[in-house]
Amino acid sequence: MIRFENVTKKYSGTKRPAINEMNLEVARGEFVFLVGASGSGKSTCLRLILKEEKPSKGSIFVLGNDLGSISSRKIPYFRRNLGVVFQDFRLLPNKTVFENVAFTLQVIGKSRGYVQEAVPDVLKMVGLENKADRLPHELSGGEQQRVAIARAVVNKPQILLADEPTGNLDPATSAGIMQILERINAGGTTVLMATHEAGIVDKMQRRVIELVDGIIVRDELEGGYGTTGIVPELKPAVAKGQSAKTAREEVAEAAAQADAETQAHQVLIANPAPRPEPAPTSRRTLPVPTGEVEPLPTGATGAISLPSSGELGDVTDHLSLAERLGLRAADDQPDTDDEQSVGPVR
Ligand SMILES: Nc1ncnc2c1ncn2[C@@H]1O[C@H](COP(=O)(O)OP(=O)(O)OP(=O)(O)O)[C@@H](O)[C@H]1O
Repeated sequence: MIRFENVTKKYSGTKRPAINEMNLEVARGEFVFLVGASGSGKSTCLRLILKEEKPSKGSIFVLGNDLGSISSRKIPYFRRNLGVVFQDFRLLPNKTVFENVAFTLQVIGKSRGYVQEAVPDVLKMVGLENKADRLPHELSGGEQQRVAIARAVVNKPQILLADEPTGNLDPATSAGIMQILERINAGGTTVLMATHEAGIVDKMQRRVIELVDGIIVRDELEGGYGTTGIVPELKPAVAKGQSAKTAREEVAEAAAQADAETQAHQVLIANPAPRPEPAPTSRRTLPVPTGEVEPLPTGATGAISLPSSGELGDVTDHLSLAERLGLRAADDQPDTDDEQSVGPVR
């Protein structure tokens, strides 16, 4: 469903790559946490999947499409199969909850009848059926994020990308958001979530991919937040306690060997016995199911896809809102007007 083949991404003007020779495969229906220190490349990874960034080297395949050969005009159609949720919600401030969610469907030309049916359904799924008429500023942070999730999944995307979706929320609210994401995943949507929240990752025990400087240092099918990036394991694929024990034994063995050699040659050793070379940091490549990737259906529709942080109101100022949301190519004819009322029947 998602495949990275030797992908390197180096931003211009930077010394080291943000993503370095990455190989990755995510199968349909997986729930994957991307973890790692700030700057380790998590967001870059998500932006590459969205084709918001191009790799400097290597190939990326998403839903059967080689992203290197998708034309600019097709990108909005490609993105309709991907839902995106961000830490800062990115709701339209002057639109109600209903209208924020309906907007996704509206710009891809869904009928009013479809909108009237689909939006209440998804608002119910995120527990906001009673707040359809509220404006974003009348909601709590957790509620705003639920609207953002509803907007991202209202069109049933095959993949949901979430970039620190609980980063601005308290633990109890975050737990509610995670329940919603789990439910969405249980419905068949593949979820990739970048996060710093150790508690959430530890609790959910899903696949965890840990990045250090753009390199995958750990890929566990049912993992916790972990610390391999901070404290390298001495032996790969060995339990930590066992690694430490093995290392101690190796040190003792090396010391004994050095002593023996010293005695044999009757040479005074000025320095202590050398420590064994530490093994490289654990890196495990998983036998990921090779589920068939499905080509993008013609005229496929899907959830909203927003530009990366800072882009709104920046270089894309000249584009309409729908274009900025990645829902329509710049030269497409509009399906509907941005401001058309799509609110609930009152
Ligand atoms: N647009 C950009 N131009 C130049 N360098 C960038 C750009 N975006 C990211 N980087 C650099 O790429 C590296 C990876 O950044 P990225 O945002 O992917 O990390 P991250 O793991 O998501 O970090 P965080 O947890 O803080 O969000 C960092 O060194 C960052 O400074």
